[in-house]
Amino acid sequence: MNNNRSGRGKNRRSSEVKAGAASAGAGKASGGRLQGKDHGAGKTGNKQTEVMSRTGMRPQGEASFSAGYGLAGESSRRSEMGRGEAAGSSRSSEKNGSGTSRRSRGKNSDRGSGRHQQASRDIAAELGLPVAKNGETVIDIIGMNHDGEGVGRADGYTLFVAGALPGEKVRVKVLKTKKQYGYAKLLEIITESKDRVAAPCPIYDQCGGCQLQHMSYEGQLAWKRQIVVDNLTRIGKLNVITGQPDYPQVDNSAAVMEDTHSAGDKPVYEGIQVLETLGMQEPWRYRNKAQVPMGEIDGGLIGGFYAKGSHRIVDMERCMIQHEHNDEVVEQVKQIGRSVGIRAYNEETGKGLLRHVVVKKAFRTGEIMLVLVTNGDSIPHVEAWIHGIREQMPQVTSICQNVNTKKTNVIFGDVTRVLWGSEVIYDYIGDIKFAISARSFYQVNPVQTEVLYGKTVEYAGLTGKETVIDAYCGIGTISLFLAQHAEHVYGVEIVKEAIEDAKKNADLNEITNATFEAGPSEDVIPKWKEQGITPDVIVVDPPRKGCDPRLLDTILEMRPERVVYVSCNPSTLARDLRVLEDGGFKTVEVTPVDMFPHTVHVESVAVLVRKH
Ligand SMILES: C[S@@+](CC[C@H](N)C(=O)[O-])C[C@H]1O[C@@H](n2cnc3c(N)ncnc32)[C@H](O)[C@@H]1O
Repeated sequence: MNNNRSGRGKNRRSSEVKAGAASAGAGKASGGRLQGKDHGAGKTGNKQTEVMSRTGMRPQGEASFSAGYGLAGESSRRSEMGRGEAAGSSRSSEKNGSGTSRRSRGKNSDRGSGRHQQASRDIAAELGLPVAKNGETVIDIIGMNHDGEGVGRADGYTLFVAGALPGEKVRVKVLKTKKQYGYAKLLEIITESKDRVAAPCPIYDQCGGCQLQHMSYEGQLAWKRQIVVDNLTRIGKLNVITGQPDYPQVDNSAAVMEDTHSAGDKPVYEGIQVLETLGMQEPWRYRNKAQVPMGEIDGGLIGGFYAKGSHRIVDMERCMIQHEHNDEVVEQVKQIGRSVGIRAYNEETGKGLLRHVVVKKAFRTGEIMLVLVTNGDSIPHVEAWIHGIREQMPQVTSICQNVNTKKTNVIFGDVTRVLWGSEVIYDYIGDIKFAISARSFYQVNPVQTEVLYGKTVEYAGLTGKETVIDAYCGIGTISLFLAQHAEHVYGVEIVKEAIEDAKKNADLNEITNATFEAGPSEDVIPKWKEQGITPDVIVVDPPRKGCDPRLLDTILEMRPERVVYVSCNPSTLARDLRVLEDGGFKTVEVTPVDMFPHTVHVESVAVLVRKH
């Protein structure tokens, strides 16, 4: 663990101040740590046209409240709205009484729905809202919620605006109003964020797989760190060191001050260090797995993604976050399928054969597995398919079929058979070799997985003598990493098949100091406690809902020296850290790791030590 706080230097602190400013309204976040240069696309040319097309194609979703503005928590949002704080420029914008901009009034009347407009305004007035549906207004974007939508205020009323970035002044049209918040469409960017870039992907507007391509990669990293900070302070009520000691941030200055003591002339702030997000040197083409739904246009096979908000399949040739080889294999499958007249599965009729094409690429060994998910056993012209794929893509070492005849959105069925080649492909994370089968879970960003696990091992602070428990261990990836540095590792996971894989992977690597058990962590770990297992370190990597309360109780009872918490959801991380803090642990450091560039997913790893 890096305890050298004083040595982290001014640069880091000043970037923290900048990042802090993002949520406070300046939105000029920067300073996420790139492990190399910024590969974000160049600045946009015609912003307005781009934005119009973009928002026109992206229906507004219901934003969940849990992460607020990149400022966390429903209660915090409520209280902020309760203050009726008008952080935006809407007050100074050209408004009439209804919150509709003067500039837009003529436009609205063009739409010929004067009576509806009046009705909307009447409803808004009755509810005391400063904006009405279909009204236009100018607002400042003061943050970004966890769906990647800009958050603005119109006279204290919160509006979510897809495509808008923190720090921008924008003209919007109100699409939907609720009592406490509404949704608006971005019409024009009046003042542009320095983080705005032109999304390089030509299908970004339609696809929905990425949400942040219109933001520089540096900006994304800073935003992800800020999401973690906001959750820790607002949900976890934790002291996060956000600024330089001389200039504590307004947000939690009271908390920081409480925890301050003097070291000579200089004040020393004790609290949690949230390090800069560990980003990718090359944040494109990072996914090792493609799962492509198949459809038809004019009887010809297509495959790509579901258009946003529908089950209509849009054909796609290239995905910029997918490994090129995966794109190529899918393209070959489509071409051969078309030439031999294969029909795609139709969800409505339940007819047709090919449902999904799944491709897995082992980055380190180069091996590729192709899985054809079919609605039925027999594949016409299967030999032509195998021959064509092998000829075009010699890196393919495994071709499998998975049969799924159920009317379901679940991709895989129960039966998998090998059509040609090997049953598994092999890949490495660090020095550990993994066998990956058609159904087995494997992290999709292998480069960043190594970064995440490396941080986890660093935080575990192992010397080789420790007993470690790895809760929610999946196929034992973290456990096997830890086993190289510990005396013994116990891994527990609820999915039986994953535990089978974990055992096989331990054998494959001749790792004999790891024990795996299937079952709920909250049941198995108390049982281990009864059996006298006393861990020095407990690692948890729960799903989005966080740790089961019974597991947290057991951790408090077992009193390990350290807890390392790997999290894919900052709000449940913050909630659980609060429980552990109240039970006698101290959170020391948190590092966000960017596992999914250009998406809103925020992964982080935290280390806690037991208070003596
Ligand atoms: C975020 S994944 C972590 C997997 C693994 N640590 C890795 O890095 O690949 C969470 C895992 O927890 C498992 N899980 C969910 N609920 C569980 C429970 N109550 N007890 C044990 N495992 C559980 C899931 O099946 C999943 O494999």
